Amino acid sequence: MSGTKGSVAIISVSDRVSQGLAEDRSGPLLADQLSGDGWNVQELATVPDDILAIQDVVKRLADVEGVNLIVTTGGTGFAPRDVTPEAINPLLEKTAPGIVTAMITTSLETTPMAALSRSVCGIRKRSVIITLPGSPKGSKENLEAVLPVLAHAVELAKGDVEGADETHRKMGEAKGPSHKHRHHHHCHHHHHSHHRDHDGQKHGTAEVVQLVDGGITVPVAMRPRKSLYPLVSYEAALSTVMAHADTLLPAHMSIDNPRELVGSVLAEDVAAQEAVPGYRASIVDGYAVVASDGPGEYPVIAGSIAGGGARINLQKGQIARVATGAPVPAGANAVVMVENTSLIKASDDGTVEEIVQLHETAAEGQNIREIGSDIAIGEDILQKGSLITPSEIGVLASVGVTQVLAIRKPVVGLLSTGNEVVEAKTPGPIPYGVIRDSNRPTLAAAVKVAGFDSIDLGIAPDSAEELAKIIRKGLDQADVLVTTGGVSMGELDLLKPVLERALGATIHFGRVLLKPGKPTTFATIPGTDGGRRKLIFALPGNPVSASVTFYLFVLPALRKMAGYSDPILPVVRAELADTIQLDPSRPEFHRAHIAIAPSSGHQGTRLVAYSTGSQRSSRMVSMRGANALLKMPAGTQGRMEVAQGEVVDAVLIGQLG
Ligand SMILES: Nc1nc2c(c(=O)[nH]1)N[C@H]1C(S)=C(S)[C@@H](COP(=O)(O)OP(=O)(O)OC[C@H]3O[C@@H](n4cnc5c(N)ncnc54)[C@H](O)[C@@H]3O)O[C@H]1N2
Ligand code: MOO
Ligand SMILES: [Mg+2]
Repeated sequence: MSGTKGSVAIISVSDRVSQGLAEDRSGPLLADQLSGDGWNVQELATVPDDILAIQDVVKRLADVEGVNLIVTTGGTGFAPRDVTPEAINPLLEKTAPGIVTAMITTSLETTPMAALSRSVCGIRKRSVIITLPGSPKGSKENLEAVLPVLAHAVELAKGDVEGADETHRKMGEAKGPSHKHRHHHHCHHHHHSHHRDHDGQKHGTAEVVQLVDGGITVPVAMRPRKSLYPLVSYEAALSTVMAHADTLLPAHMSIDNPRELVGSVLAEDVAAQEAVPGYRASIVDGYAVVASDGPGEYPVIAGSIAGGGARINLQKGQIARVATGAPVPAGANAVVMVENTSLIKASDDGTVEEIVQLHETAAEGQNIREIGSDIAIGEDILQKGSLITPSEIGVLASVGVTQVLAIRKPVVGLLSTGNEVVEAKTPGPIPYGVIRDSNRPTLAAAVKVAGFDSIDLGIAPDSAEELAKIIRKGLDQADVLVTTGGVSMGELDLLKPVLERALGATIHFGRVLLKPGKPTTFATIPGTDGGRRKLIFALPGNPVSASVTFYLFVLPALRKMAGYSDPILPVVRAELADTIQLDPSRPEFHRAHIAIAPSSGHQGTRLVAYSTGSQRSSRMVSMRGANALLKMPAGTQGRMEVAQGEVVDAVLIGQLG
């Protein structure tokens, strides 16, 4: 064994491999990797996913053969048959979580799935035992991450079997942050350079990053220093969102419930069951006549006011008084306005018109709405896919259609997160470091203006457990969940791990190349009971970022779910009133007020965009008065600004004018 770093045994844990149904791919690869690193590969074993079988071989290798390093591959996942950690754990006399942390931290850089590792490592007798995942790629990467420290670990473990404290202390002095942590936590009799024990304050190494409730915690110093999520473009992010926003199912809605019906999209064609008008109606107040009678004096045989009454039959040479909207008597074919007549004779008591003079020659059909001339019976009055506004409700009501099938509007759950966030209405002065929740009121209002309903889920503290609980509750009630805060790189930015691990959501993107809104996160979770999948938008906490990303991503998704044929917000071209500096690295959605201005030279109007000033993501007044987001490109060396007078694309988020 001289000349090598020590002896190593590799155990492939797999039912299929041990039964000869699959080829062992990881074992031989690891053997190559280890012998390439100077290890003496003594044995390559295969065992089924069985606790006792795994324990038998490990006990033999550690207790009888005294192999320096025992490496298992497989059985560390979440599948029911994965039992390697359960087999190894009871065998370990000392655990070595630092090795596990090193492996997970490294793999997290390639895949968030690394968080699903249940790997355990430690020491039994003189043997160091590490458990690797089963896949060739995963096991290789994990081994690579710890290979540099394994020789040292083995040396320490075999050098002093009895003096456990001594070995532990030496490990504490070994290089690498994970070792420092173990040292700090467990060796209170050693002096150290951090002061948590003295002033009780949380700082230094004692802090941990809580990645999921009751699960993995990582010392703050070991948190990822690069985001695990690739930066995707705004366009790619938006199309991902739209691809996951499915149109909701239709429901019967009544015109008596405008809150539900207005803003919904019709899911059926609607035909008129009745004609409008349903009878020949007068358009003016005046006299029904026989047009061919011409000007002259005529007896007034009856009056017809709106509301009907007895049907009248008019003869040639007679006229009848009619009101606007009242039925025109049979036999009449025109109406003369009262202004074009004079009274010739009234009844003796002066109350009833008896003879009236017509001053004009009436044209046939004049001032009469024929039956069905506004809406014919059977006519298609509304098309499937059209948006219900107050006017559509008027059309439906006029023909007696009081119920329609329309697409249900998505309900949005709104949750603010952050230990520092308190209700906006909290009486002042608020404590040091505390801020008022401006995101929830803003977003609730934005949802309302867009025509949708929201559910208030309150404020969640930065605790994985609490977040998971409130998000679960929110998902029970809402179609779309919108949270703000906790999505960036802080140690209490827990949304992403909670969504992925505690809730089993799929994160489709966790960062967008965008200003504001870089850490915008979008996830989906399958619906329960055959329901539709739910959308989760974890928006950044900065108030402007939350608001802007609501318009850029959440609103188009809501509109698509509601069945809008054109869910993306409209883009107009506007001329800059001011020169705008470009961000050097990210495309920016610059808040602006677009005004309609007269166009010089030729007829018409032009749109002029006025910047709202400093665009910092915390500065909510940069949203005040803004009806548009100007799409500014990232700056380049040759172009760091867009000059006044240039024309840019602008996403409309409010009313023009
Ligand atoms: N090291 C890095 N730090 C930050 C990065 C980065 O890439 N690397 N990104 C920055 C960007 S960009 C943004 S945007 C923010 C996003 O932060 P989080 O989503 O994690 O949000 P929090 O940390 O919880 O809060 C940020 C900020 O917003 C305030 N806030 C939170 N909730 C509310 C609310 N409901 N109403 C009003 N204000 C709220 C909070 O107090 C913070 O001031 O991260 C940067 N950091
Ligand atoms: O992208 Mo953050 O949203 O700058 O503020
Ligand atoms: Mg943060």
